[in-house]
Amino acid sequence: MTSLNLRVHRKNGLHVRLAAAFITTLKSILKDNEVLKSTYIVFREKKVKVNNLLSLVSLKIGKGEEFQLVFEEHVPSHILEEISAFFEEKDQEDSDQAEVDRLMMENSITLQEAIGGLPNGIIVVNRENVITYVNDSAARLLLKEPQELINYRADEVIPQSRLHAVMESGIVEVAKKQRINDTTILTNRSPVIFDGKTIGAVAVFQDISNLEKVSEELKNVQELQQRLHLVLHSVSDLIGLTDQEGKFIYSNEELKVMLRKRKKTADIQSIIGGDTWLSMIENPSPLIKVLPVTTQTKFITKVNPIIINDEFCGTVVTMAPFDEIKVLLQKIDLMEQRTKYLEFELSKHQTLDKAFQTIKGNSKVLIESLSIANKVSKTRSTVLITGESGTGKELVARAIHESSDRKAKAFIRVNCAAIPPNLMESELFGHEKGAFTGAYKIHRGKFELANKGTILLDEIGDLSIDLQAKILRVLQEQEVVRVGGTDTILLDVRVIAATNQNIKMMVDEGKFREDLYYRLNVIPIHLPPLRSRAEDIPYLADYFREEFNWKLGKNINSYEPGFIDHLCKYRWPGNIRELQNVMERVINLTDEDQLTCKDLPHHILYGTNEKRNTPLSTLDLGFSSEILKLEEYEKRIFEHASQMYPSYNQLAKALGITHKTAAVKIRKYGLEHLLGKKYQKI
Ligand SMILES: Nc1ncnc2c1ncn2[C@@H]1O[C@H](COP(=O)(O)OP(=O)(O)OP(=O)(O)O)[C@@H](O)[C@H]1O
Repeated sequence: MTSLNLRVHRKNGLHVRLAAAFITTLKSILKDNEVLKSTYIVFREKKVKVNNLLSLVSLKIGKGEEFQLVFEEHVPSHILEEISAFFEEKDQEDSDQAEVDRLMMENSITLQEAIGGLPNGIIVVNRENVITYVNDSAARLLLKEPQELINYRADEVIPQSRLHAVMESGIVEVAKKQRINDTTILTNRSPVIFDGKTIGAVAVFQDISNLEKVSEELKNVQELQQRLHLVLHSVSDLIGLTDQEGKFIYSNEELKVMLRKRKKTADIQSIIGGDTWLSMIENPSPLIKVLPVTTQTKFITKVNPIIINDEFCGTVVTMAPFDEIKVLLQKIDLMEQRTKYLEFELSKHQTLDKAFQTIKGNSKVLIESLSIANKVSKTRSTVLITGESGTGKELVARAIHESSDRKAKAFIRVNCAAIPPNLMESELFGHEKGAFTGAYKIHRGKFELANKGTILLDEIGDLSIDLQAKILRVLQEQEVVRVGGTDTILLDVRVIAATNQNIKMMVDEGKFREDLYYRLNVIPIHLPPLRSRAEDIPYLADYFREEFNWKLGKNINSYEPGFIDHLCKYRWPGNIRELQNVMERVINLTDEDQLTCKDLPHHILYGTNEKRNTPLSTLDLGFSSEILKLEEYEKRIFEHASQMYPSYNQLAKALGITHKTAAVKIRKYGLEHLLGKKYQKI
């Protein structure tokens, strides 16, 4: 690198003509164009290439000021001397020449300053497509310093530069849009023609990002307006805007229709009343009122004052038909109730074991019983489950077994009312081969089968006193001897007894052994009748609706208003079993997707009195033909009656016989399968 300190002695400093002469002189002294290209002038920390006339002039080097000429390569001393000599020359111009130079300089500087300060970017290239001039705006847009652009080829430093193409074609390009460094610019390009020849090209560009933003915002506002318009026209609410006098200056279609109906002045005062309007102006605060806006309809009317710069400018009015809101509120109310219910159900399931989730209902009484059952399932204590027929005693017994550590072993249910007394002992305890006539092989009793598991002694109140004593012994000894055998079989059985009878009363009446009662009643669990927990009815109905939808391939998803009310008012003597049967029947009967009241049995629709007065469906005893044996008539009566009642208890009550006799007769005639079959039709 070589450098040379120089000083200008001319009156107008390094003016245009001197700069041009200097470049020409340098070219002839250096002879090598490449050396010229890498030669700079450094003045007041600015560095420009020496072969760019405009750049040199723009340095504004004044008379007597020193600058540095820097060569990137080594330059011999005789050349340096020649260059120094160029500037040694004193001012020999005449005063006219000096004035011309001054004017040229002034002109050139003015032009440069004017172009340099323009907000539009300007780039000039010579015929080699090398940038000879770039103003500050152009450099800013290209995110570069001017010296990073000047003397470089435009197509190398400017993305998408088309100045070379413009020079080639000679065609002016106007308002071409392009994106440079995240700004949108519009560019005009034109060739510079001198003496009929293209000597360069100029590009003028303008940043239109702000303009674009504004037009984008305008578009958004227009879209928003359209959407708002759509919303206001598609809502069923009545929406309007009033001025400060209360006159509607905007109303959506719905409001227009209503205002036409009123046939009064279209202002808000006439709707909310003059006094209310005045007090709103005086003390602007929102107003909500249910108002008889037309003769037929009341509307929930909301009037919100519009305050701009502390000044009351008008109101926003919305109105919604009161009846519709009322229906909605009722629905919300129902939903709230349902949510509460589901929350409760959830909390129940969070506290109860999974096995108890098959037992539906969330009434406090039921949950209390289930909580006891859940706790007791973890022990081996004997449980006595009491409750009317159909309240879920067997279901609970199974849940106790399922949530106990015996769940992998057998759960054996014995219906003490259904097994003939003479077979009961061998059924429970088993028998050895040859123990009695017909005992051809060893038979394992229910206790043995339930070993390590659970035995449910259902309808325990139907056990004979004799068997009660034997069961007591098994419970106490924890062992069993088969009928006709001598060996004792050790047992590990969890005993659950269930009954719909009042065992305590039976004890008092001497029909049930007191010691067995106390042995069984270690943990009593009472299942409340459905009528005492009517809040469970809607949920159980829903549960069975879904169950039978699935089983019967239906898709019933709602109830006619009043349907659930009828269910809730009914007394449900057959409890959940009866509700289950009723739901099965109505789901079977309906072909629609809604359960209707007309499908409900007569006695549920019209109450229990109706039920009593309704004759049982016709019973043909066949008196018109030959007379039959008394037993045949009895069988027909039981055949008929057993279908009408879901439990022995109710059947017995209806026929005026004991529970036991009813059970015996049903067994005798083999009618167990008919029990409660047409129960709903009573
Ligand atoms: N809480 C409940 N949730 C769902 N289903 C239930 C509920 N309670 C009872 N059920 C159903 O009702 C029917 C009768 O129940 P279960 O046999 O357990 O009653 P029970 O009290 O043992 O009757 P019974 O004394 O006549 O033998 C069954 O189909 C059972 O699944």
